[in-house]
This record gives sequence, C-alpha cells and structure tokens, in this order.
Amino acid sequence: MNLLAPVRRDRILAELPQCLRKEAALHMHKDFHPRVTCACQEHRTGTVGFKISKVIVVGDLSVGKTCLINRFCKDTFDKNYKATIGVDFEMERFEVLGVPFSLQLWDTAGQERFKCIASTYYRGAQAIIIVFNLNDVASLEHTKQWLADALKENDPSSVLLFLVGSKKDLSTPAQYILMEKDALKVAQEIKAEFWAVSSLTGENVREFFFRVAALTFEANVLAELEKSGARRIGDVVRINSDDSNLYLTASKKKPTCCP
Ligand SMILES: Nc1nc2c(ncn2[C@@H]2O[C@H](COP(=O)(O)OP(=O)(O)OP(=O)(O)O)[C@@H](O)[C@H]2O)c(=O)[nH]1
Ligand SMILES: [Mg+2]
Repeated sequence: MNLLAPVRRDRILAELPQCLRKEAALHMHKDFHPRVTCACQEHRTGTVGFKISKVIVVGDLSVGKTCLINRFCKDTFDKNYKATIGVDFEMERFEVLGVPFSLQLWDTAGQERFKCIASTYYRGAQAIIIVFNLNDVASLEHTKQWLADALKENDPSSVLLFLVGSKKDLSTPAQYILMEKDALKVAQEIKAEFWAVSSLTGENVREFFFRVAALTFEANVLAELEKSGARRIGDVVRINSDDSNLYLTASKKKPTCCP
C-alpha cells in the first residue's frame, strides 16, 4: 500500500459524525472537542507526519467481522463463510479536520482454536469493536467475555468501546426492536457505543467507521495535548474520564479560542 497517495475524497471528515442511539453513545456532543479543533487549525496535533490508531475487532465466529471490514475497506461482500485464521489486517486512511489519520483494523478469528493466536494481537488497542449477530442472542451474551479477554491486554480506562450488532438485513423490524433493547442494556453496562449494521446492504457501515475514526482521532489528539502539557493554568482536560468532565472546561470557553 502506498502511504503517500492522497486520501480518498470519501474518507475526509470535516465534522463529527453523530452516534446511532443516544442511549448508548460514547458522547453526544455535536462537534469535535474545541481543543482538538483548535489544535488541528494550528497544526499542533503532536506527531509529525500522520497519526495511527490501532483498532481490534472481536466476537464469536461467523458473526460477520470480516465482512464488516471488507464492506468498508473494499466495498465487497462475500456470502460464503471463510473463517479467519488467527488475524487479518487492514489499514484505512482518513483525513480528519485536515490532519492525516489512519485506522489499523485488526480482524481477529472467532473460532476457539484460533483464539490463542488472535489474542496475542490485542495489545495496544485504542478502540475495541465487539461484534455480535443481531439474530443470535448467544452471540450478544458472549460479548462480555470477548471484552474481558481484550481488556486483559489493554488499559480499560483509555480504550474506546463499540458494540456492533451485525446482519441487520436478516431481522424483521419486530425482532430488531427486541434485540436492540437487550443490546442497548449491554452497551450501557460495558460503556460502549452501540451500532447496528448490515454488511450485505451496507446499512450504517460507513457511518459506523467514520464515527470510530472521529472518536479515536479526537481521543488521540487530546492525549497528545495532555502529554505535551499544552494546558493553560486552571484548564483541566481530563482525557479518558466521562464525557461531562472531558468537555467541562471547553464549554466554559469561547468557542473559537485557540489556547
Ligand atoms: N445476510 C448477511 N450475512 C452476513 C452479513 N455479514 C456477514 N454475513 C455472512 O456471515 C458469514 C460469516 O461472516 P464472516 O465475516 O466471515 O464472519 P467472521 O465473524 O469474520 O467469522 P470468523 O472469521 O470465523 O471469526 C458469511 O457467510 C457472511 O456472508 C450481513 O450483514 N448480512
Ligand atoms: Mg473473519
């Protein structure tokens, strides 16, 4: 892959994409954190060149992890099941607020016999996507175990979580409503953002990955600003805290300030 090629025009994010359901969202602010917007405008985003976030995708076998990634990255869909052996890897490039940004997507195997290999790739994730099949309640029940395993290798206080129900095209509206209720409960419990997608039709796939890119980018830049001590006296930016804390200081400032 040529990392120097221009970012695709349809991978440019100038605004914060919105959540699917406000009941289970990582935050519901309409715009990027003002400090992030300012830092991007002033090219103070830290890392020289481009920023990368590692994202791991976990969940039961055959829930549709590979198809989800392939729909977004390659715009393809394969109706035949080919189990992932160990892990696969895709790099997807974006431009967020004018800054080059890449998501490293680690597609792990759901089959028990490959779990051991796959789990060695869990470390250092900025986001964890836990996928379940909207038509299989057992796969939703198993999400907590997948999360627990992934968190063993990561810092639970800094990783962003997404709970994704797949194969929406196979549910009737009535079935979907029932499953969504249970899924929202799980998402709230584990503090994950909930999404429902179909890789077959493409429903919500692009919106979901844009949201993942935007929120990991935002967290990434805030962490850089925190690290570089780009703080004003009395200005508390609490990364990895709950969203009301995260936005506390910003909301008291003039929206256009650039500290
Ligand atoms: N109808 C429908 N089928 C889907 C969808 N997503 C995946 N599938 C089918 O589900 C099966 C499994 O999909 P995969 O993406 O390979 O599942 P996986 O989670 O990667 O499985 P492992 O690699 O074994 O962990 C395949 O036959 C897909 O065609 C979807 O959105 N709708
Ligand atoms: Mg797979």
